[in-house]
Amino acid sequence: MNDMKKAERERLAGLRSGITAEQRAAWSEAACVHAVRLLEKRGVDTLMAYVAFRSELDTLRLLEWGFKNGKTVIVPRCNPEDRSMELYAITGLDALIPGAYGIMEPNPAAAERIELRQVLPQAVFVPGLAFDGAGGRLGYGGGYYDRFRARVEQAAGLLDEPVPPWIGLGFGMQLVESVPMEAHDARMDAIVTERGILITP
Ligand SMILES: Nc1nc2c(c(=O)[nH]1)N(C=O)[C@@H](CNc1ccc(C(=O)N[C@@H](CCC(=O)O)C(=O)O)cc1)CN2
Ligand SMILES: Nc1ncnc2c1ncn2[C@@H]1O[C@H](COP(=O)(O)OP(=O)(O)OP(=O)(O)O)[C@@H](O)[C@H]1O
Repeated sequence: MNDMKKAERERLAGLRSGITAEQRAAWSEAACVHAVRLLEKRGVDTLMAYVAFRSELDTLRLLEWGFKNGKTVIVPRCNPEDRSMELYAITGLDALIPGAYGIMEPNPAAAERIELRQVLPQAVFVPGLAFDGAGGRLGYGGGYYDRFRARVEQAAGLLDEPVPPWIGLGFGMQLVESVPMEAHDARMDAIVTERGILITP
């Protein structure tokens, strides 16, 4: 299984890094428009999103929509020691600094720490190398979002709130026939690409 995942990671990372900067910008903007439409339809006012690194789909337009419309925009900060993520609310991109793996992450000195048992995001945008039609996802292999999912489920139970939708965000070319999945892998409830919104079964 690990070899299968590793080979798929390399293949998809290669494919994604082949997208030109112009194409990436256009597809990212189109996908963010679909993502905003989904949030507006659901009346979301607290969202969590990643900040793109390497050749990931750029969430800039989504974050900006949140800032402009008074949404609580939550961005994770990862801790490689235990592969956990801490959450921070930010009100602008100036609160970001390079963190682990070179990912732009909230500067703890410039952002507000969010505890899940106080504020649960109403939608979680998840990065990935590949997704499939059944909500399968292939990440970089840290297990960050799978571990985080367990914490969200626990907090949702405590707060008596629904578990927020897990929304994969990626390019259409990252949609594959089938992603190798294991029992601990959290499934996406929806996948958003430049082509539109795919609600998974
Ligand atoms: N923008 C963004 N933020 C994110 C994620 C993400 O995928 N995208 N993550 C999603 O979980 C977490 C970070 N996960 C990461 C896991 C591994 C590597 C990494 O560099 N891995 C090496 C291979 C390591 C090895 O196998 O030895 C590599 O890819 O070269 C980077 C980030 C949290 N934040
Ligand atoms: N809930 C969890 N608790 C503890 N360990 C976990 C959990 N979920 C996954 N792991 C471990 O994390 C490692 C990586 O998992 P996996 O290959 O599914 O990562 P990924 O989903 O591709 O990564 P990421 O979410 O960081 O992009 C595996 O060794 C797995 O056992």
